[in-house]
Amino acid sequence: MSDLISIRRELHQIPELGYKEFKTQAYLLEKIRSLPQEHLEIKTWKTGILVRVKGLNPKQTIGYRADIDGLPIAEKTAYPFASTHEGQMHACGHDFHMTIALGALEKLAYKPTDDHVLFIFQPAEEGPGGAEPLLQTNEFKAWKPDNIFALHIAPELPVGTVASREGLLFANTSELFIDLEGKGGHAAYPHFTHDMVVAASYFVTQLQQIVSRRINPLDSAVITIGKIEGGTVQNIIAEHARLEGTIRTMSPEAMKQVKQFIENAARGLELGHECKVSIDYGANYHQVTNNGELVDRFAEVTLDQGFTYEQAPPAMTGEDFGYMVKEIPGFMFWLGVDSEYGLHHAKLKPDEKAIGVGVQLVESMIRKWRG
Ligand SMILES: CC(=O)N[C@@H](CCC[C@H](N)C(=O)O)C(=O)O
Repeated sequence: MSDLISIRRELHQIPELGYKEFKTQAYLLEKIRSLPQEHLEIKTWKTGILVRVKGLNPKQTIGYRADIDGLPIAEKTAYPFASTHEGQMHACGHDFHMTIALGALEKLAYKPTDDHVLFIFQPAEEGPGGAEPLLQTNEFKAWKPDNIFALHIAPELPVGTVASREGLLFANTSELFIDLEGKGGHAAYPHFTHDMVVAASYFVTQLQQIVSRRINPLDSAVITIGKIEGGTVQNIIAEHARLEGTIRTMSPEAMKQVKQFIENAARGLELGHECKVSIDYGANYHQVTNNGELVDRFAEVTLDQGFTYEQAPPAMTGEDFGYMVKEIPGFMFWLGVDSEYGLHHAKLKPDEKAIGVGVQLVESMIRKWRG
């Protein structure tokens, strides 16, 4: 295996959406099976993979998780190894996450540590979520780790710098799908219709007022509408419109409040615009809460390895890894990859030098787990 840059590029070419990571799973299995098998046990779950490296004198199991899905984004990097899957891209760094996990797994396969180490290649992080259902499976429960960790690439940090923090690192998230049903008609006769393009436009701005006027300013929240759909042609008043977005909060309580305010506003919209509003919250992710002791140990390991450790601020990004650290003490850290364009951007270009840094830190952290 070992040529991690080629592996990253090959993975980059085949991004697949949640639970459709068939080529990715086959690719990863081929690489995993090319390693010395003496200490490895392999299971699959849906499009994910669990690999346990049996410890030499095990007292515990350490878990390391990498997510494997891509995003529905048309790539604009101009890489010679750009995505071959039209409209899909590894724009959140999961190609890096998988490659780093393979690199660390290779090191452990050749030289196991005392404890068991469970590598988790998890599907569907971007949606609808793979961590929560995986935790419920017998496959996972049989190898359940005592502690767990993971990384996420950070475009705004330089290569060689990592960041983390005790407590909340990533926010609570909920997807948001809103359908508006009114009454369509001729563009020249608005008074005979209930126009859902107007209602949807009004509602998008009203949602922003929930954050600025209803939520305590000391309790941060975000409501983003990323997609609006409605109408048929330019001279027909739209009978239907759909908004798609996401909610982010720093606590589960604030999430409940935001949802209640959205529902109240929806009832107002129904009255004011004579329409029917249906709300679906899709996938919800629990916040990522880092264990302080493990973060402190990771900071020491980072400095020992000659890299830079920074205190991270909490972020409004979401991660279904939050469900894992809710059950299993663990942490996540940001790995600097120095890209001009950020996460979920069609021109995201993480610096491949960060792959070596990631492998070195993940391996060192595992080997230093017992102190
Ligand atoms: C790290 C990252 O970017 N994660 C995603 C998680 C998506 C959760 C869900 N599909 C949603 O949109 O709410 C993020 O967008 O933060």
